[in-house]
Amino acid sequence: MRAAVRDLSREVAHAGARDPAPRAGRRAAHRQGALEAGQTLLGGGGRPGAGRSSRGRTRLAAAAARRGGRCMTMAALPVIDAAALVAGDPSARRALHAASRDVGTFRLAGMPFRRDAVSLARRLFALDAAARQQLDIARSAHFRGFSVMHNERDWREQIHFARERPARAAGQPWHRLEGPNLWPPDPALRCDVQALLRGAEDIGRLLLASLAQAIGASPDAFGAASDDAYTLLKLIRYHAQPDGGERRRGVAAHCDFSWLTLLFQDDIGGLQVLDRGVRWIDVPAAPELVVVNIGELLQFATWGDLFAAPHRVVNPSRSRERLSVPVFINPPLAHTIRRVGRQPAAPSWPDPAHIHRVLPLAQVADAGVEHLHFGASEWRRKGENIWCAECCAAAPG
Ligand SMILES: O=C(O)CCC(=O)C(=O)O
Ligand SMILES: [Fe+2]
Repeated sequence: MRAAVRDLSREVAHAGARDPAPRAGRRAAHRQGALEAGQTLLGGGGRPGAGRSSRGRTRLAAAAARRGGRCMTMAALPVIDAAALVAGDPSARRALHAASRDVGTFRLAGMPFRRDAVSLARRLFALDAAARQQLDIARSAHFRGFSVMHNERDWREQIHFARERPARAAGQPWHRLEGPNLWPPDPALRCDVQALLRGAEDIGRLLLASLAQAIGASPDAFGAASDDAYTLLKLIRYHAQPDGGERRRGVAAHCDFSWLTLLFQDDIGGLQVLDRGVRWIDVPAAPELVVVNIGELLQFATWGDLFAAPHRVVNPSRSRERLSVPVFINPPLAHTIRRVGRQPAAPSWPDPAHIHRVLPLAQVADAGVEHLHFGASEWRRKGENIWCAECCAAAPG
């Protein structure tokens, strides 16, 4: 394991992180109870027509209460101890697997650079207009740089970086996704962006290897050892809500097209995840914890055992912008994603509203679809702008 991950274990030890395993076990029981009891315990907010008969609800609520079940609250989002994962603790791996399967979102304790990520976003968005113009994504052949997104899905500004590589002369369309970044004039910013990418990749490797081991596969089943990953770093600024008007969403409900995503956020809040079709729950902004969302690629690779968490953002503030920094942990573009394990009898978790997904859920469950080429799929999403299987179905290819 690399230096950043070793540092991480020291951080966790200092932070005095608790052993997550018993906590996760209790949480899983609570969650199970809450889900089974449906709207009775959750106080509404589920799909219309999804409730059980009132006799059934009462019985299930009573059963949940007997097990100590109660409604899943924000505080119940699992917290995973990175130091225990570094140490190879099997109970931490089990907690990681349970969180990734039952919720699709968890928070990781002991990430050393959480504050740096948000302050880096602050420094980049403070660049003057001329410097920002230099970073305009329109100047990049490789989808890097600054863009203002005001469309049906996004209301925010963002800056994209990835690993610095030379552009390829010719080849597959997806080769265009790799190439040089657009860099701000201050070299310190460039160093800090690259350090953040490297550190996040170390954490990504740790999580991918731990998840693979937790499901009984080889540690490299999700390419955790790959040195050639297509890791994307996005720094985001959400506008404050306009005075008097209706609240505007920052990003609509979606899943990430990644193995998994590490998400650093400031103290404003506004991120919500969908607890398996039941209700939206707030993900509190906790300075010492980093949010991790399982992405569509792990969901595909595991036949839906690991759950790509639908999530969305509304900046709750009328006076302050919100800053966040997702790092999308991906395979190399040349990688073909193969299924791991056997096809399970996947439970169905119906969506309460439309969720933007790159892969249709039917494809995740389709035994006839054995693999997925990441570069080709990523090109379709980014290069051809087919960012949602449903919304963009009729879009020209
Ligand atoms: O800003 C956030 O908290 C989430 C951003 C996000 O989900 C995304 O860009 O994919
Ligand atoms: Fe996302």
